Amino acid sequence: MAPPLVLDIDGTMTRPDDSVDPRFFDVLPEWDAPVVVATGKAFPYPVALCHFMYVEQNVIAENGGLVLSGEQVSKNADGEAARRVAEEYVAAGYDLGWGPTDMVNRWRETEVAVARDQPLGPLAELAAEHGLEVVDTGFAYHVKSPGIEKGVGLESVAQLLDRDPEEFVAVGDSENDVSTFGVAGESYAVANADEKAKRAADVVLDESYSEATLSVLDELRSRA
Ligand SMILES: O=C(O)COP(=O)(O)O
Ligand SMILES: [Mg+2]
Repeated sequence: MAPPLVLDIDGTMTRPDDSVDPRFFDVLPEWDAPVVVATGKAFPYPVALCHFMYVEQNVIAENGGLVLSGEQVSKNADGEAARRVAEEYVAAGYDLGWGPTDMVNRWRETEVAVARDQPLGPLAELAAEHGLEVVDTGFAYHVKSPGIEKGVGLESVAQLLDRDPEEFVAVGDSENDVSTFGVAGESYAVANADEKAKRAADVVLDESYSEATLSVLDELRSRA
């Protein structure tokens, strides 16, 4: 039996140009165990990804702010404080950095994301004033509650799937995957991962991006 998987999206299922590697559309529907997609992206993105891959919708979105498994959705933060941080950041003359049609935050319920070309210092200061933290995924700054993490989300998805979190094999690329690596039984950081993810992973891969993740899946399959 293949082990259940928990896969990050950006930097892990994607190629260097940010596109999802189409090979997952063949590999994951055939996977012989649950697949959980765990991302910092807003809820509709991973739900749509599962939908179009035609795999069961086991989703951790917004870094654990929203969790979906089977018919059950849990919302683990209200996003109020994060939205206040965003308002104060903008009132201080800064910008969230996504242009007039902000699709990054449009459906975001429990946190706020800011583009990485915007100043981090004042954002981190405002977040701290509201008891929040800023996580840098390499794709965006996420203003979130410290207790909300992908790893906590994995514990609840595992429970709903009647699995032990330790059974999961995790692949990720950034500091928002550190908590997942702490909960899963086996963890891999792709070569393009940041230092925090590399330190937290059981194995740091030589390959990068989706190429690395697909190699892990090949190896797991040959083990099964
Ligand atoms: O939304 C982001 O900033 C990163 O998304 P990821 O967690 O799928 O890598
Ligand atoms: Mg990532």
